[in-house]
Amino acid sequence: ILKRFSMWSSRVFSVEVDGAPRYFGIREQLRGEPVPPDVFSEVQKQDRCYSLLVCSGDRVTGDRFHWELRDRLQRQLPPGSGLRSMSSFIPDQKGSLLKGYFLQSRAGNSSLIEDILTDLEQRNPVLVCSYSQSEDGQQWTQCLWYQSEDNPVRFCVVPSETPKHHPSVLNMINSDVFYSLDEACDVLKQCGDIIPETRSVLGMLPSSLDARRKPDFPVIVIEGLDATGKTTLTESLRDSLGATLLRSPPQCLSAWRGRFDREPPLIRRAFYAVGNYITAEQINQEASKSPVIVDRFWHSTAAYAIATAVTGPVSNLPHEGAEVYHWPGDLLQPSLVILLTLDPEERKRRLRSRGLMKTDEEEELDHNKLFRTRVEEAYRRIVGSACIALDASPSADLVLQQALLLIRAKCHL
Ligand SMILES: Nc1ncnc2c1ncn2[C@@H]1O[C@H](COP(=O)(O)OP(=O)(O)O)[C@@H](O)[C@H]1O
Ligand SMILES: Nc1ccn([C@H]2C[C@H](O)[C@@H](COP(=O)(O)OP(=O)(O)O)O2)c(=O)n1
Repeated sequence: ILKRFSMWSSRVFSVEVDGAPRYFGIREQLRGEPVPPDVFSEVQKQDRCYSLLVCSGDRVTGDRFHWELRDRLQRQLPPGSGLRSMSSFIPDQKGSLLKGYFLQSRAGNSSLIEDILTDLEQRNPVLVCSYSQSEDGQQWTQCLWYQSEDNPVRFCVVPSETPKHHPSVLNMINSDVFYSLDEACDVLKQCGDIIPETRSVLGMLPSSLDARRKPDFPVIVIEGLDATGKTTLTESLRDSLGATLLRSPPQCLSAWRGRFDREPPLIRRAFYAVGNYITAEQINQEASKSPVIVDRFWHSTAAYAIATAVTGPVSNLPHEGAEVYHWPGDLLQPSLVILLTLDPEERKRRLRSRGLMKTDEEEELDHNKLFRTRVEEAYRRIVGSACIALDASPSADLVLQQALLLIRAKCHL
């Protein structure tokens, strides 16, 4: 575990405070005046703080353990304890990201929390550190938990400048967003023993998949946040154009979708990625006979994954043109992608009129403006297929007319 945590003093630690990352570093000795990083600014005098980082060698078991650990800690920690997401990484070093939690215990709860952490550390691939405050409250130090209290190696906690890239960006490719069917299948295959449904999902993949074959008829994807009017528009376009209507994830996966929505991002996004490849095969079959309309496709999978992995303001997203926005080389590219945009209040009104939130992420869209703006911006940054924004606020019929004009202009239908 310590090997994975090597180069201590080159690591940055990130703790989520109010939906955005706050950073600090550690140094073997203090240079200059102590300045406690703002992560500790709200910590009371008698409080104790701990960090708990998952250091598993296997990413599927590590991600699942990290995912389940939050509920476990929330159940076990005494009331009033603080629990925040945390990560540690070496700036710009891919593969250096470790995910975990930052705990803050009220005075008097420390022994209970320390029993929980000792038990966790003895039986799981986790690295636990504890933080102590100097008498004057100005200086914090960090030490490894497993060391005996009598000779702990203490590191001075120091403020860290904001790294160029959000820590999640280091780990995104083929973990949050998948760029080949093989990569997505590899993750699901590793889950076969723990999630039996993965065998059924993989069984839905055709034996031979030529997702890149150029379709005979135009393929138009309709994208947008929940309740922007995708279902209404796609069904009207199907009728107006005599087209086939498909969706992603495809109908054949609907029985298992709820099961994978409960999994950590690594497994969940692999599920949606495989869904896109199955939809791509269905598109190939149908587009030899008629135009095809698709309700959500790779834009949704990538945009929601990127916007979920990154926290804080839009500026934390990977920069425009970054590799993470590129279309997978083995996935069919549509003729046209129409992104429905809608004022947030109108979208909420339509959502209320229709009801039924589908996934936690859709719920998140409504009470987390930061998340919503990250999703919308990630949609716009995806390159590969011409993606044209269409204002979805007019009446359903007017939106349909506008969409038909776009399709006729771009797809010569
Ligand atoms: N252009 C529109 N103007 C007003 N209401 C609309 C419009 N398009 C759809 N709606 C209504 O808004 C709600 C959400 O539409 P829906 O097509 O289900 O969105 P999505 O598929 O994007 O979640 C539904 O009640 C639908 O009848
Ligand atoms: N191709 C897709 C489709 C949906 N998703 C995810 C992203 C969001 O969490 C949800 C949105 O799907 P949902 O069916 O709830 O949204 P709509 O009701 O169709 O607007 O699913 C995805 O990752 N990839």
